[in-house]
Amino acid sequence: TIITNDTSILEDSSYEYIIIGGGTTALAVANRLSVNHTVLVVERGPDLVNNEVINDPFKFGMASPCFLEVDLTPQLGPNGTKIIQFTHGSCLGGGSSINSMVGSRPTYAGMSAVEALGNPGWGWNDFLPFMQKSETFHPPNPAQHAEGANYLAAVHGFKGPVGVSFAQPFLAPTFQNVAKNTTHTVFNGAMALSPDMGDGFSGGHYMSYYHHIHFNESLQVDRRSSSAWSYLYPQTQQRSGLTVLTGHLVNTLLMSNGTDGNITATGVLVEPTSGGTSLTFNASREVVLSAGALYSPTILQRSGIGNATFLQSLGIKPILDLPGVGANFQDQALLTNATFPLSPSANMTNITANGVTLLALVLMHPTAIDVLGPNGKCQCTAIMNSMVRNISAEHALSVGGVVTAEALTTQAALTANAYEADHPFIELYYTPSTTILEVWAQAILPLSRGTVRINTTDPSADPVIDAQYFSAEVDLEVMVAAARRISSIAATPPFSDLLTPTALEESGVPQVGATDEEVRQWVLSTYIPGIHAVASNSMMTRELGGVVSPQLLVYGTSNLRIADASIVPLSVFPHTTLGLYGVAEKAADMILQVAENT
Ligand SMILES: Cc1cc2nc3c(=O)[nH]c(=O)nc-3n(C[C@H](O)[C@H](O)[C@H](O)COP(=O)(O)OP(=O)(O)OC[C@H]3O[C@@H](n4cnc5c(N)ncnc54)[C@H](O)[C@@H]3O)c2cc1C
Repeated sequence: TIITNDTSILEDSSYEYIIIGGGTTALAVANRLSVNHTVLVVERGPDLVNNEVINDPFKFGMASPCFLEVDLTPQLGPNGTKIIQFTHGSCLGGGSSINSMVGSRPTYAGMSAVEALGNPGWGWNDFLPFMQKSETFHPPNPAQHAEGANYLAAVHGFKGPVGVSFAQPFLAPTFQNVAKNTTHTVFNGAMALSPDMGDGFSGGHYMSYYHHIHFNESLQVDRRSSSAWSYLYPQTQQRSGLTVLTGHLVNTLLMSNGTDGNITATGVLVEPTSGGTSLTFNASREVVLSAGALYSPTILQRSGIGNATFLQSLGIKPILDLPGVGANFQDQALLTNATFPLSPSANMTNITANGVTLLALVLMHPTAIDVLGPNGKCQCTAIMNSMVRNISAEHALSVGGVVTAEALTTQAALTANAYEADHPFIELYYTPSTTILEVWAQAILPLSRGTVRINTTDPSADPVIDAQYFSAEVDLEVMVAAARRISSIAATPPFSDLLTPTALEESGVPQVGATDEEVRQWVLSTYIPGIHAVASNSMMTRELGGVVSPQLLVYGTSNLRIADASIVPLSVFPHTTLGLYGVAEKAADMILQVAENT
């Protein structure tokens, strides 16, 4: 494999495939295609192969040249609006090089909803083999198993490039038990210990979960299983047909009119990220757009693919009128500001494993009944109907980022169906640290829809991102319910026994008996982006505002595909990465099938 930021050493300007972006999904697609084909990957960021902040999983969250932030447009806040930042990864491996490595997969109910948006072949049973293909799962060792880590061999892969494991050593045994016993009490025993959170079955469970980490036998340490370390760097993954150009960004696509009436992508216009002369590279077979949910729509828009009226307002000649480009954007709001001081008498060593810890050790996936119902009982169908299913057309349009009211009402009905099939309603996770314990909460299936748009044709400019958190009222109510569960956890033994007596008051988290309005204000003042951006080029029917077909082809083109988080039409991947490797493997499989027949 050639990895370089120097175009002068490249012998070719023509490749069979060009992949835009060198991030999570991109490198997996590149790896599979380059076994028998020539492939060029163009990545805007650097190659940080030896950067220990990236490689050492225990350094996640620390600053590295891969870690970038962009201000969102003002979002709903406690007294109007507030400014919050969206983080993203820009280097080889993209988000997988800086993320928190929390492993979780979509559910059966979630993938049924994706399939019902006009995507045959994307249900759970069809999708599972691709997630398995990407993975080498490391079963828990006997000590981990004794602490509650478990797995079902039938749903895992054992030969793929991405190492997935429970952390070694399995951290904080005392804390594992505290989390499990507290969960049992707070949810009145309704939540079961899951045999495996990746088995596709829906919510109502909790478990110590796995990370995108693998244990490196020769170094005898945990390493981050980023996309780069899984699919690109290892000796076994070297490919003579693969060229990876870093430090260069794709400005626009090169296109021509195909004989079949569709647009043909013929290559890309590229420029050095630091500025300089533009170059063109040609693709004889396909162009694959994998610049992520924030940037893939911007490349389409600069190239004349998007809402024609909007493009004209920027002086861009529309090539394809696809109003869904940059619309339907979703992110899960996240509550992280629930940090509780540890009591000095708590056994720190057992809780924090000597201060070395990873984000979230026990993950809970309560269902709507678990969250909304006092004592685990509620009129959930009635609540779902009034909150989600009966969203009015007027309200749907006022929500903002959708192309038509029907696009949102259809997605709302599928969301309600999924909840009724016990899809997780929220995710809660316990995280220990040296002096505090944290409980985080995130919405999983938001109804709010935002937009990603360019406001200039300058390719180095950040996009204008409006996530529109809580523009659908139901999303705020879900987070209020989640915040109430955080308060209960902090007040319930054995979790509360580990805290200082005034921990809940000091934390600022609403008291157990707080009014709805008090909890709402706390949510609005403390929420941040969940950084699980999806759906800005949704895979769904063109009528609903879809951008790609189930084959991931951009509508109206014959060989321009998108493979990244932007195609996932609903936030059904509680954490995106493991599902995105499945998307990458499926995309590569579909592309190679076409190549075999031509
Ligand atoms: C801080 C953080 C924590 C997270 N934690 C978790 C977690 O714990 N678990 C989990 O599953 N997920 C997590 N995620 C989410 C997950 O990492 C992302 O959803 C995922 O990496 C997105 O993959 P992608 O392939 O769509 O895009 P990316 O991995 O973002 O790749 C896109 C690439 O395209 C490049 N690019 C952009 N524009 C251009 C251009 N014009 N030309 C060339 N290249 C371009 C970018 O530099 C980037 O490298 C987290 C994300 C972040 C940022």
